[in-house]
Amino acid sequence: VSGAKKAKTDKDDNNTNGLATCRMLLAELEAHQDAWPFLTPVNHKAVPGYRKVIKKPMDFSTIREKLTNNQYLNLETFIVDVNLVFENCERFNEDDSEIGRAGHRMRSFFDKRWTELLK
Ligand SMILES: CO[C@H](O)CCc1ccc(O)cc1
Repeated sequence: VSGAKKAKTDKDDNNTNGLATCRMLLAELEAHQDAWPFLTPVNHKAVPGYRKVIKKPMDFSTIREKLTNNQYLNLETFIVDVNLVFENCERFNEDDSEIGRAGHRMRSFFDKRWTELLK
C-alpha cells in the first residue's frame, strides 16, 4: 500500500547513525597490541587513589557492553566514551610511563582511524 510506513531497522540505514562504524572501530581498538591497559575496568580497589581521581571510569569492555545494549545513539556518543578512556589515562599516568605511552599510541591510532572512516 503506497504511503504505508515501513518499519525502520538499522539494516535500512546506509549506516547513517554510524553503528556499523562503531563496531568496526571498537574491534580494532580491542585488537591493538597497546590495548592491554584499557581492555577491562581499572580495579579501583587495587589502585590507590583511582576512584577519587577518576570521576568517570571507562574501558573497552564497558564500551562493548554499551554498544551491545544499544546505548550509543550515534558515532559521536561512542567517540565521547572512547576519548574518556584516553583522558582518564592521561590524568592518572605519567606521559613517560608504560601505560601513559600506550594511551598516547592508542589515542593517535583511534583519531587516525575514525577520521579516515568518516571521510
Ligand atoms: C588504564 O590504566 C589505569 O590508568 C590504571 C593505571 C595503573 C594501575 C596500577 C598501577 O600500579 C599504576 C597505574
